[in-house]
Amino acid sequence: MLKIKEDLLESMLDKAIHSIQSSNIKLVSYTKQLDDINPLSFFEAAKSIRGNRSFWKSSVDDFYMVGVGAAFEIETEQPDILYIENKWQTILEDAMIHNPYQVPGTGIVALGGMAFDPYKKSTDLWKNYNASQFTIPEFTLTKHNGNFYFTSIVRVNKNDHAKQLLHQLKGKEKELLSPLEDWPEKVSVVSKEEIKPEQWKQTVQKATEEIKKCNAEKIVLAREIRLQLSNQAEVSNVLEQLIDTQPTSYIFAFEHGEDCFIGATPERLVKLEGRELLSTCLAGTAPRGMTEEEDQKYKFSLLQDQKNREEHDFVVQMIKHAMEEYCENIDIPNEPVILALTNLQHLYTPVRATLKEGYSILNIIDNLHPTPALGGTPRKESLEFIRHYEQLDRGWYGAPIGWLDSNENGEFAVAIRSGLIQGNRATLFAGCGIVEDSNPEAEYEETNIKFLPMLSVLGGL
Ligand SMILES: C=C(O[C@@H]1C=C(C(=O)O)C=C[C@H]1O)C(=O)O
Ligand SMILES: [Mg+2]
Repeated sequence: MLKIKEDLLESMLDKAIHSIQSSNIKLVSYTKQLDDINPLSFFEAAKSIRGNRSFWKSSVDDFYMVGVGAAFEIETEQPDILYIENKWQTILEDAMIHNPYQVPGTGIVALGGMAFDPYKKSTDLWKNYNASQFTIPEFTLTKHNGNFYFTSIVRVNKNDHAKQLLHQLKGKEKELLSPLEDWPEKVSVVSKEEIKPEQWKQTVQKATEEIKKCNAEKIVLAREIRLQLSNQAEVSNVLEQLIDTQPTSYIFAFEHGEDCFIGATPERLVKLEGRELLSTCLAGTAPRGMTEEEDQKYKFSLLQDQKNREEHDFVVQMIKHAMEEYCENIDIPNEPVILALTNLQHLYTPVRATLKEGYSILNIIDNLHPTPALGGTPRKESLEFIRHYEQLDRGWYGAPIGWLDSNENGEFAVAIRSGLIQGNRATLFAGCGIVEDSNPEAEYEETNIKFLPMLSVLGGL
């Protein structure tokens, strides 16, 4: 059976090499089913192809994707998600795809993200992350409903030889699927530096004053802490702990060069399977209680709290309005419920809709981002305030991250509860929605509980 598959792949490669035009990008994609394999082991085995690994675990489904290497990078310094869309469609038009399974996350896939605000001058911190950057991996492992799929993607060139390409693919596949000899150690935090916390609180106060003057309704303000670690953080180990400690969040990692943007976010932006679309309104926060009684007290207080309900409702109204342009059959409950996470709990309103024909998941992202959960409202005024007063290079923090595939499936989340790991250093990010009644000290405490998911897995508690 294996020989037949190799012959098919070799003939696809040969046909692609002989049909390639001078300028176009010719990808050949071949998906096959595998026996059970731990996605983290696959990710760790790919360490030798360091600098281009992506990891994605769904928040609710038993769904994983691991991308290794880069058959092609779609990237732009321009704040233009639709550039990505056009490039993606062009690549798919010329691609040769063998994928008898048609399972989400198989065939040709792209994983990546974008800057929260490409109009804000970026610093050296995010030098390895472009305004928009999506990687089409050389190899993808996909776990979906208990089944495992392995996809090889090759960008062929005119002077390639099919037999040689096949030999190289088989060698890398063998390396990726080989059992691991050891597992990386955990790190610990040697020092923790909060960046200008008092200035952040003053900015919160200024935002409430702007809101009271009706210059905005909500402004999300974020801040950072910088960690010195005991040694170089091993991404596989951090991911393993995030999966263990944040079971109801998306777990993600995007390596670029020596840096890795990693996190555990509860905030779905959009999931598309066929034309069925899910989104999430998430805003309004309370701690978890130390006892069941205290937890229930926090929960009911959050559901009744006017400030948090206002913070949440700005998100619901904006997403509802955004959906009306691109979707039909829109279903959004009138009241939020509680989404309980490991370290905190949120007000949560799910969104269901059907995406109208002619629109893609990137069209939705272009329309939704930034939602008032990460920017504020009105969008223009809140972004201008953030641009001017927030002392932070958000980079990819707070922006859409995720994946899309050649069958119009895809899923994106908002990259919060996250950090940028750079060797033995890490920068963590946390923010919160500022509304008229916000209290700087209370919002500061709210950001402290949002740092916990990443702090705990880096040995900082
Ligand atoms: C901005 C963040 O979280 C966002 C802000 C929230 C709030 O202020 O209540 C809640 C969830 C998120 O939409 C963050 O975690 O960094
Ligand atoms: Mg809040």
